[in-house]
Amino acid sequence: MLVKICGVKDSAIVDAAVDAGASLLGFVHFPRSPRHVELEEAAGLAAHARARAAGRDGARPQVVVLTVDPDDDLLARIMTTVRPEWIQLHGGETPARVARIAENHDVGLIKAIGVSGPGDIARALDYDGADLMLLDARPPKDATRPGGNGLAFDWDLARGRRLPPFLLSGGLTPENVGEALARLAGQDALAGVDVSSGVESAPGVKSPALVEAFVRAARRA
Ligand SMILES: O=C(O)c1ccccc1NCC(=O)[C@H](O)[C@H](O)COP(=O)(O)O
Repeated sequence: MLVKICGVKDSAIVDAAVDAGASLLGFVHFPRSPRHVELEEAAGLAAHARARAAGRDGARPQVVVLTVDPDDDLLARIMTTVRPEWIQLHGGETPARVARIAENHDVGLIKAIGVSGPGDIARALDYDGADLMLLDARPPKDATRPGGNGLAFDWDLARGRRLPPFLLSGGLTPENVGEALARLAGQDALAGVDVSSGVESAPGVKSPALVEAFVRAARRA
């Protein structure tokens, strides 16, 4: 079970996530987000995470850079500056665009799609180039960002469906992640969970205690 903490902005939260046993740390590179970090900051936080994990037993968390409809130049800069294990594509990237990115870069690709009905779930099967899909709630029409809105979708939409490996995301919290995972029991494609707002005290302000509680609750479930 992968546990991804998304929107990490400072070393205290890196420490909390690493110490709690998170599998993936997400750095959001999207200037309109309250979680935005410059690539140089993300590189520093990634180095900090690797050093913190090296001093501990167990697997080290992998680094994810989240970007929205990146052009080729931005992708190249992400790869050379941060050197992440994963890039998360959280915009309107088409299956062809994702496949092209996969051909050009030696990195795992997470493709996010917004879900509000059964048809959205079916789109997950179109993305052959992605290593992991991320099923998130479709953002409201007036949203200022395509993710990180603290909204859940109907988890039952993913029950019993043929799906590629995916992370469940959108509106998860330490309190509801157990129920979400219970509802999707038997869904073999479920690879893990992802959270951002649910471990924050205010938009963009993560709480070490909530990060720890989320990882614990997800692992217990
Ligand atoms: O978090 C953001 O601010 C963000 C901005 C632009 C694109 C994507 C963004 N977040 C994507 C994530 O992976 C979030 O973890 C995911 O949407 C779940 O968010 P939440 O519902 O707040 O837990």
